[in-house]
Amino acid sequence: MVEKIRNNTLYFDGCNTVELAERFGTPLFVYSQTDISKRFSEIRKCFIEGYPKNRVAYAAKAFCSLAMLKLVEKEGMCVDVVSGGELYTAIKAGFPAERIEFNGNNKSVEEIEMAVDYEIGRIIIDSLQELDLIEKVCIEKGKKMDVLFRITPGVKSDSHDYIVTGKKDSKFGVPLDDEVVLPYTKAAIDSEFVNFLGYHFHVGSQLFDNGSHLQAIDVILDLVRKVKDSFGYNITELNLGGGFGVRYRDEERKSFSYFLEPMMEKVCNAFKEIGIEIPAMVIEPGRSIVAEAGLSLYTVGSIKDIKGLRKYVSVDGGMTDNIRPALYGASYTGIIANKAEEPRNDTVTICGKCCESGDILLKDEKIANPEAGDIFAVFSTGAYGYSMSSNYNRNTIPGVVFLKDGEAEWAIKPQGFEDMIVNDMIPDSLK
Ligand SMILES: Cc1ncc(COP(=O)(O)O)c(C=O)c1O
Ligand SMILES: N[C@@H](CCCC[NH3+])C(=O)O
Repeated sequence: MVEKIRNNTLYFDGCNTVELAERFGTPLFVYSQTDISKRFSEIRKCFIEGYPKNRVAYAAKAFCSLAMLKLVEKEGMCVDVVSGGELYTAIKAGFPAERIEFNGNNKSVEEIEMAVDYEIGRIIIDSLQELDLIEKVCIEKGKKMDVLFRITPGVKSDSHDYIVTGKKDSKFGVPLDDEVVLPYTKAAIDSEFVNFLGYHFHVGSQLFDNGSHLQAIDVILDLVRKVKDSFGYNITELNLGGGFGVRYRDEERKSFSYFLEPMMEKVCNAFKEIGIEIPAMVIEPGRSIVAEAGLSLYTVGSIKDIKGLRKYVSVDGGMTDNIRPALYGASYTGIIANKAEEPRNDTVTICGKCCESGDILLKDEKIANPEAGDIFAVFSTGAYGYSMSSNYNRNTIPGVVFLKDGEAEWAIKPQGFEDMIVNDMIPDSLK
């Protein structure tokens, strides 16, 4: 645990969070580098040590910035990007291009050109048109690209409907019907312009049961056998996506090994039985790397006690920096950072400052007696918080500070009003 309570104050990665709020301002995201590195070490132990061909491609969508991707790079990991913007950030962070892998269900020609120009490591093809597009770009540029196909394994996962991706009715992946996936695979195997390595799946996010991953492995292994039998072709790489659940409130987080060890065992056994070399295995964890490493700090403002109904405690951020409660009904927990040891006997609803009744961060949370000026900390906001933030109501996007063993430094400066309007134009017709 990187959070500690000392002298009635919340500390995070050795830093006094109340001092952080004073020094850097609120709202503010702070990230523990120690926690992020610890997650990578956990994965390294059960997935890389003993399997030197395996790779971890951090899913940048969970939180993407120069500092974050620099840290991922220094940890020796790969990165999974899903847009030209994430790819650009990775390159600017100094990521070696061969360690960048490109996912996404509707990559534009420009994005594919960018990937080919930079000579990134892999493109994970998501649709039937994409192979043609990549081939065209490779022909034009005289290059060859390593590719995998993302398949839709047709398995159900137990998570919010918006973040389940492996079921057949999904915008992601190539459908598994033999008459679709096999000719498509053959086209890639025969292509002079791509080097077909294997398959990818991603069953969903925030999962606590390894069942859907294991079912998807069975599906993909079936495909590996069919490809061997039909075309005499040996698959050399499988990508198992991400999806490993984290603790927001009181969920019991499962270890990486709970998910990864049985998957490795299944794959190793099957490849031995098929008679081909164990493939390189890749995972794409996002949330499980950064969620618990992130903390949001807010300043308490107006407090409205509606007698017999509810006490609303407003903070200086909200759905613009954390859309997850409004979008998925996601539940978080938090404390008053400057009253960390005081009894939590007030039940309040922490709301944001947007003109939206649904702008609620925490509902009916027990906290210490709140007063204007208190610093409220929300835990586990490191994934899909900053990365999904918006300028709704023209609120500016908060800054991000990286922490390590008591030291704190800017990782992203807060957006200012001028940054926000920098691309606004007044058309001549209005002058
Ligand atoms: C293809 C792919 N890989 C990886 C991830 C990361 O998932 P998570 O953040 O749940 O680990 C996602 C998002 O769900 C995804 O769509
Ligand atoms: N944004 C989602 C996860 C998206 C998963 C991407 N495939 C969340 O906050 O939970």
